[in-house]
Amino acid sequence: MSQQPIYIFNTLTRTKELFEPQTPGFVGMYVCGPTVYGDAHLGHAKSYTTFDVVVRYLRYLGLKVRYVQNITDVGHLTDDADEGEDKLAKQSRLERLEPMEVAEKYTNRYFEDMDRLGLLRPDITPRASGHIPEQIAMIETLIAKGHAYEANGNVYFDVTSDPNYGQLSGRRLDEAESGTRVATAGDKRHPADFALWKKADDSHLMKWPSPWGVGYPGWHIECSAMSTKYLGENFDIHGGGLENQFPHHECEIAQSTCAHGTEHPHPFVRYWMHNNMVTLEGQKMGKSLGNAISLRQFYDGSHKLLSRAWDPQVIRFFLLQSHYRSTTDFSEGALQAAENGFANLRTYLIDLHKAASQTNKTGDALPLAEIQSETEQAMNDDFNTAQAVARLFTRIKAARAACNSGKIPVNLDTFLSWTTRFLDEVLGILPDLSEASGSDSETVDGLMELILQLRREARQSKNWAVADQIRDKLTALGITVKDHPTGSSWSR
Ligand SMILES: Nc1ncnc2c1ncn2[C@@H]1O[C@H](COP(=O)(O)OP(=O)(O)OP(=O)(O)O)[C@@H](O)[C@H]1O
Ligand SMILES: [Zn+2]
Repeated sequence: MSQQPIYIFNTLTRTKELFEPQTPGFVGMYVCGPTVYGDAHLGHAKSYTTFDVVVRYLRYLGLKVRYVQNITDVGHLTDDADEGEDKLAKQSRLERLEPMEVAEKYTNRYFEDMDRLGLLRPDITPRASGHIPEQIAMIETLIAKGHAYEANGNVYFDVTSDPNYGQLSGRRLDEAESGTRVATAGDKRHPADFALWKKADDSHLMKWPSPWGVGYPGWHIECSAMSTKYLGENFDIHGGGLENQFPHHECEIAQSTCAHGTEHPHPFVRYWMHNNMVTLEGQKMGKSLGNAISLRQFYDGSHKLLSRAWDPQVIRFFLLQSHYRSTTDFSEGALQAAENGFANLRTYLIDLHKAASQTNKTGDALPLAEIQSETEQAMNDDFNTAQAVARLFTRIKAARAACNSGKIPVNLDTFLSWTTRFLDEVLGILPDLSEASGSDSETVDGLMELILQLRREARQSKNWAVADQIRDKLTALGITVKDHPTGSSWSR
């Protein structure tokens, strides 16, 4: 286990900073979850795989991590400037479902897709719609402290009341003022003011009573309210995609610091981490941009840009081969290269396992401490998975070359046990090493079908002795045969 310092690139300061958890030994981490109105795509996979590896690595180092990732099921509008329709409401119209049905459907599908990608489930998955009272309470605090105002049933955050507004994105208010993109909409006092609560008209499906009338929360307030509820007013790491830096995270900081006060040593979040984008021909991949390839389409090869299905583990391997702060431009060629690399990794590991079962291990010892340290160093340097994977790969390849030349390292067993643990526990890319397990089980299934068929025929011709003999022999082999009115089944 590494005793070395970890450095995290903090978007807030644009530098790599020494990671010091607020409470030694414990880490609170919040990551913006998906807006559940469609299937997760490769861009989401990059974002959530990035933070999955962060959690896994910190746990590997012995830290206790509480990982909170929300589900946005209300309030995310099709337009960032507080205009447009709610993304979920729009989808519910298209699919003729209740908005909550849409949310449930895509939440379930999201987890299924991420499970296949080997992502650990968050410790808490709060839904925005399940935390309306917390959001209302926070808005009330902001109004009481003079940071928000009500106008015609809407509540807006007053950006001019926060001298630090713009600290994350580097945007200045005078720029927003002169910008033409966001005209001051109706009730807003300043074009950069953003909605905390929106008034709902009669046709609106998701709405709640509030001190300002019936309405629904703005998108940003959910993350401030839910992160505070589960991680406290100050916590260690907040993650999300780069495009969330503005407006979403800028607004989160404004809401949380203004509601809770800025006098804390580390207001709100200590380290802001942002993953870069998955692009397709240089363009951000996005549901709303219409160029998304969903994970499901990768898994079954059904998208027109794909020539075939792709193994989820290969996708994960592909994503981890670039640093999370680099863009990942998707092409099938790049995925093919990752598949080849992953297949090589598997072959090397299978060979190493075979070599490990031999008794004549007389080759030079592998420098395990050095190998561990260089791999951990890569991870300590802002979670550089690309380098960690490359270093491990080189070491595994070299160990295999030593074995092939008849010099099986004396410490091959400990080397294998650590590398497989790291690949599995931290990177989540340990290939399936059961060499012929797939075909073996297919053969057993085929043989059992044949045996049960022969037994059926024996029973049909009332040859009970043979039928019983077959069953008893199978029982002796640990296979139980059960007879039903419609046939027989087996288990072991
Ligand atoms: N192409 C991408 N590459 C990397 N991360 C992405 C990409 N697209 C979205 N993300 C990240 O995934 C997370 C969830 O995104 P969310 O579901 O809110 O996206 P969305 O805006 O609804 O959909 P989209 O961006 O696909 O139109 C966010 O942190 C977001 O930054
Ligand atoms: Zn968020």
